[in-house]
Amino acid sequence: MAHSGVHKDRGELRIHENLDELGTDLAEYIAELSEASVKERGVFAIAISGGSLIGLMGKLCEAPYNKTVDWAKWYVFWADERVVAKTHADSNYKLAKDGLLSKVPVVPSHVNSINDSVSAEEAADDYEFHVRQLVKTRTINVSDTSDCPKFDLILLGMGSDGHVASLFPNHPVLDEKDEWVTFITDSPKSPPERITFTLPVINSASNVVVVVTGESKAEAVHLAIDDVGADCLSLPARLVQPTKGKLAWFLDKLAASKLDGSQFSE
Ligand SMILES: O=C1O[C@H](COP(=O)(O)O)[C@@H](O)[C@H](O)[C@H]1O
Repeated sequence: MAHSGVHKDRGELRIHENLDELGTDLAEYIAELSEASVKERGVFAIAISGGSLIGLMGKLCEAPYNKTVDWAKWYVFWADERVVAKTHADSNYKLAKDGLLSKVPVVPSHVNSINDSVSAEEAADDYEFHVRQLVKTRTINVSDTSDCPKFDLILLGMGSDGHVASLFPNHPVLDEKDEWVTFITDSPKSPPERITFTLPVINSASNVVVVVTGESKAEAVHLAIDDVGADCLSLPARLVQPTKGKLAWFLDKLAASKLDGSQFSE
């Protein structure tokens, strides 16, 4: 790893020389969280995103993780989904299935995808209802400070505009406090209709990992992590601030290139 440290209030920073090194570290990190969660709770409730993240998780499909991870204990969810058919190239489910889930022995009934045959509003309601059932049985843990689900791990990517999941800058859903899962029909990034976890759910997780690579995202990484004043306090990635859980940033050198190094300790 090129650099690792803890920012004074933005969590752990893990900066990597290249994508290969990042992928290796990310696979090891997820495998360790899975092992700890299975040991403690008997299951691992993980929510994933779409985009470049899935490719960067690829080493989980290889030795040793394809054999050593207790895949049968994984319950997989989506932090966000696009309202398209599951067979569509834009589907986050399809991306994860093709790139990850079809290559490891996850139990098909533990894959909790979002309904693709109803409206965005209905799909968000359905998904929240489904998550609530799994919180009742404690397949998903519950926060001890709110009634929110406490996922063992939520994995997020970040766009160059600072969006995470389908929470976009200046969008009213950033203020959503009551719903766990909501929908938008006006995404600035195509496709326009999307389902997303809300910030209270993301911030209730035991672990949140944000994975960001590439120079085009360096400015957003700077705004999401460094002390840059009040202007960027509403940047979605900056609003990711787990209440009690752990936040970790997996960056490559290019994405980290505009960070102010003075704010974190080794
Ligand atoms: O639209 C989305 O974008 C973000 C970021 O994607 P990336 O390809 O720039 O890494 C992704 O995390 C989110 O799940 C997806 O719906």
